[in-house]
Amino acid sequence: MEAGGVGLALQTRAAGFGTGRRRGGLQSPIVSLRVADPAGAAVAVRARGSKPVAPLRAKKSSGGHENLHNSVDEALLLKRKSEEVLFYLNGRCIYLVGMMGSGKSTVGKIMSEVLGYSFFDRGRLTALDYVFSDKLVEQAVGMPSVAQIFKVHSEAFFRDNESSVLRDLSSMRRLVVATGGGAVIRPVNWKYMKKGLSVWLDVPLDSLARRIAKVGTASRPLLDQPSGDPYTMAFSKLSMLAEQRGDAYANADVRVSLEEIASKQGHDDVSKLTPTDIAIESLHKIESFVIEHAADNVAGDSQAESQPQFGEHQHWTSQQTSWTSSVDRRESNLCVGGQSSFAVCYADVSRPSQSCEEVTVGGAGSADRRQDLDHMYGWLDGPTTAARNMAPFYGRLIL
Ligand SMILES: Nc1ncnc2c1ncn2[C@@H]1O[C@H](COP(=O)(O)OP(=O)(O)O)[C@@H](O)[C@H]1O
Ligand SMILES: O=C(O)C1=C[C@@H](OP(=O)(O)O)[C@@H](O)[C@H](O)C1
Repeated sequence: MEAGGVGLALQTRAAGFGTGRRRGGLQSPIVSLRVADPAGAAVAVRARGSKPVAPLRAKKSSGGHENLHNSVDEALLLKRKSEEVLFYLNGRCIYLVGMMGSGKSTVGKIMSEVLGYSFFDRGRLTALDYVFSDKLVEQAVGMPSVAQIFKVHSEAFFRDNESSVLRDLSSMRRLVVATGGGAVIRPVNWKYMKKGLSVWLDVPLDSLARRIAKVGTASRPLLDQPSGDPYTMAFSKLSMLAEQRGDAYANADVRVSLEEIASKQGHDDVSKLTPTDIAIESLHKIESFVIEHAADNVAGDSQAESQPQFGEHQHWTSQQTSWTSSVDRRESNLCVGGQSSFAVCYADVSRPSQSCEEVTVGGAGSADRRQDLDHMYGWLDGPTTAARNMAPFYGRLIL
């Protein structure tokens, strides 16, 4: 049974704007990315003349996972792929699933950052780059670690709360969620995760055991053993869990096999792969999946950006200067009835993600359409001049 609402204090603030289904109509997000070139010097890779932001950690390869990517080429490939995928994703969340240590958090962070996905943690009043469902369970329960939740309560209690967290997340958009390794075992969690796209990071048990032996098992109660060789103990427990979980991971929309990537790249060992390699492959697979299932998405995708139900639909970009008059022109449409929403989104040049304010005009719960309109005009005029470090990014009006 699921725990009754854990009261996640979360709210997505960055709405998705990749709404056009035609490529020509899409405004690429303004995001910049800093990487290190092979010699280790910082290089700013920028799209559309935006200012550089904090560098992604990047070191020249020495075989360790701390190398997010091996080269500028790899970072550029990641960036380019993310821009393409953003278009197809249409604001849908990405759920990473896989065994403990498969790299869900590490790869999730990269994907979230490069896609410009983020969420606003109202409890802490901060925007975070990605969502780690274990962390949200800890917050919801009010305990500092998953290990402690298992110890003081039980695994079942943890699983109930994990389901509640996934349920709450399933109504949000533009998130990359690194789930806990066991999230796949409850069918109800799939109902939640299927609102977005799920990606299984399929990593050989031997590599998982090596990674976990390296960092220790204290934070992973299912692997924590009082004695014995850490690699052997982790390997044996992970093998057991993999067997118990059977095909649960294969429910994911997309499988990213590290063995396959390594073989494509001519490596005999998955340990040569950087998290960026894995993120790029994940984005490739997501893109193929979405293209392949495009017809289903139009019909039944509850997380895709809603298309206008009636009237017209238009995007405004920062390059266009006539947007306010366009809005005025449409005021009569607003009075005809139905719900209209306007969102203005700003690329905060001090960080890679965007922030967004959304105003709904005349929707359910709206007492005064006129007041809504005034609010909307306030947003049109206000933030461009008010917020110094925010560059106008994107506007949208659906009538
Ligand atoms: N591609 C990789 N190569 C080597 N080590 C990795 C790789 N990805 C992640 N790691 C390391 O493995 C450990 C587990 O990764 P993590 O992202 O926390 O996995 P998960 O969230 O799936 O449990 C971490 O110490 C991380 O630094
Ligand atoms: O596989 C599992 O059952 C678990 C995986 C852990 O998350 P990670 O996959 O991030 O280690 C955490 O949710 C909990 O310890 C249970």
